[in-house]
Amino acid sequence: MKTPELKCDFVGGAVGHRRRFGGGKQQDLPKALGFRGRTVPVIVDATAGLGRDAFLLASLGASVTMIERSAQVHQLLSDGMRRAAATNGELAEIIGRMHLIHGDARKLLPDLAAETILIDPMHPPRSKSALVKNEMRQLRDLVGHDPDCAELLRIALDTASKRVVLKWPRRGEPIPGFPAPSHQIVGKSTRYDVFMR
Ligand SMILES: C[S@@+](CC[C@H](N)C(=O)[O-])C[C@H]1O[C@@H](n2cnc3c(N)ncnc32)[C@H](O)[C@@H]1O
Repeated sequence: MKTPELKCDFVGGAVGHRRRFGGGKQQDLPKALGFRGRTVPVIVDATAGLGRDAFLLASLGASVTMIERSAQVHQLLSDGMRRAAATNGELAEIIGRMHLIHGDARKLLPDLAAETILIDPMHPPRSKSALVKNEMRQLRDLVGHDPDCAELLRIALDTASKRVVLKWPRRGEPIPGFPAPSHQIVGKSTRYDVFMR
């Protein structure tokens, strides 16, 4: 079977389904980022990728500045945002809360005065690599691994005024050289390490 082309789709598929039926603010990602009652965080997503996390957060009302350094991924994301915004008013409103920047977050974060930063680097290779979802494998083929993620975490911790959230494999070793997170939210395959500032 031919592998489907990598694309960014906020209208149908898993992302659209998650927006409609995913459990809203009770999901691990918004909880980790500090959605509580009527509190809606202002977020910088330092590793935008295909924008799924940012889209979920924006659909819950957050303003999300997204940074992506790969020119190809940035283009896919920008096309996906344009298509979604043209689909209907509801999606246009969500996309209106997403602000995409092309560049390296390590360079850009110090000038952004971010409150809350999300970091979701390409995760280290797993032994059970067949389990890695097709889409993630395609993304990894495009951008490789993110061996500089410790430097990104260090800069995020130095610049965020409220919190930094590291999205990491549930059983992944902590990135060496950092203090323990303030708390963790542990899901089926993913955990969120939350560093309060
Ligand atoms: C695992 S993906 C993120 C997936 C994303 N959370 C989503 O929901 O679609 C990691 C992405 O971060 C990007 N990235 C990694 N380090 C970066 C950096 N320092 N600055 C900007 N983008 C970065 C990679 O190019 C890759 O596209």
